[in-house]
Amino acid sequence: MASEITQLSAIIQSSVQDLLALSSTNGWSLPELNKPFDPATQTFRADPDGARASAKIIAAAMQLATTLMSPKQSIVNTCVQGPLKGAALRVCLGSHVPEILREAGPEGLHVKKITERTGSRIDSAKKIARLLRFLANSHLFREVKPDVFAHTMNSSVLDVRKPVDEILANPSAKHDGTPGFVALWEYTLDEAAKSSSMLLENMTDPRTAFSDDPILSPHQRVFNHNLSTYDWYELPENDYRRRRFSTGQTGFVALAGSSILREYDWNALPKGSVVVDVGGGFGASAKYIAQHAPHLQVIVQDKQEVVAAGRQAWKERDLLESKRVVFQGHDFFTPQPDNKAAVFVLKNILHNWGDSYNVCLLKHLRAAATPETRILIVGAIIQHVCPSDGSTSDSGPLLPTYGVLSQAQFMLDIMMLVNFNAREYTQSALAELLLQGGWKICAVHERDDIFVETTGLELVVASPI
Ligand SMILES: C[S@@+](CC[C@H](N)C(=O)[O-])C[C@H]1O[C@@H](n2cnc3c(N)ncnc32)[C@H](O)[C@@H]1O
Repeated sequence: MASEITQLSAIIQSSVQDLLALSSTNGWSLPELNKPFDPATQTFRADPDGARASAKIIAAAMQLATTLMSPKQSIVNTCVQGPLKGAALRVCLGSHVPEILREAGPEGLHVKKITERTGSRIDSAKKIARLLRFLANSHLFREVKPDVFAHTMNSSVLDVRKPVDEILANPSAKHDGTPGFVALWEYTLDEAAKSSSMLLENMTDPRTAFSDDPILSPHQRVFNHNLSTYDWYELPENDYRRRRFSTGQTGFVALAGSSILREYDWNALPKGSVVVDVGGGFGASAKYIAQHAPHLQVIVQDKQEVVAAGRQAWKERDLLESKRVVFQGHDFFTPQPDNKAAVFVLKNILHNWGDSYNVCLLKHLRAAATPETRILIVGAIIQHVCPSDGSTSDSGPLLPTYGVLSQAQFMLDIMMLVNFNAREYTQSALAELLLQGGWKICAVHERDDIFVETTGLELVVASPI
């Protein structure tokens, strides 16, 4: 039996050859770390074979490096340095270094000039140099000459792509109208990082340890308030954070997409059947369903203020006029209106609430259901980091989750814990929750390909018990 190091190195070698052969056949150009991000170098990710080969290289190379590092190096690299590195990046984002370096071009900029351009928010070029050097050692920015920094492929993606002067003139609007990824990362480095620093205290204080009350999460402890996180955003002093969170959510919804809804057989529903998108936000799923199944009526339920804004922003006015799409104000912790729903959609809802809240919501849906009603739960399903049936893995020496490739789901789960006292569910935990609410799982549609880079949503269908 070959050693683990030999097996990992064989996976890397054969997958590199596969990737190079595919790129030469298909004419792909591959990424270069020291150049700004170029979407043309990412074509291989959209091809299932290219994505699979690169995923195997990444998982095996990370595992090989982890095997060969000393345990101390590995612990520092994977975890211990995280808060400090996150803090370094947060300063760079908060002082617009990615945008300043884009305007400076490939030659880069001396830290003194970077500091001048930050609008004097950062008082010391020497401090900025130390932060950038820390990040450059992980290929996030590069030091082209002593104290002169430029972008790498990865750091260039941190740029919101607005002129620096525009950002400095109206910093609160920095993320407005952007795709939302930078907003999401900055939110994580700020609110989630600060909240996570108090997780141990929250989990050991008897006042909070056994509660799933959303106003007893680490977020309230750290930011010293007793409001739900959503209500806290409405305070005038949180204007920037509210706008950033809202843009970040748009980015998350775009990343997670509605396409998994195609797995459900909408055409099997009789004409005129009603689909209720519970907590449907601005109607992204409703739009998908209305366009793919014109014989159905879709009701988007959310809080009054959200549906009012969603109705106003909705572009396909004919769908509203014909009532094929209806916005309905409704609090999902109260009894359901009599909509005679054939299907309830719960997309990215259960992960915002603790179990007792979700059971309450599910019971209200159960009370309004007929025996034929189904719930579609769309969200991340957390994998166990071992083969699902407890047998040996068919991924060889690699983790069945492919390690770093599936990291986002675990991060999201802990983010829900620290910010909302909530969770992402494993399939068995979800089955248990549904049972308490009067439902059982009748089908699970996993996302097509774990190698394709998305946050990864699954579709679970539940029927009444
Ligand atoms: C994470 S978003 C998901 C939105 C949408 N389902 C999607 O996937 O794009 C959660 C939604 O739940 C809504 N929400 C929160 N509390 C609610 C309540 N008590 N009743 C109805 N909707 C609520 C929020 O306004 C928000 O639109």
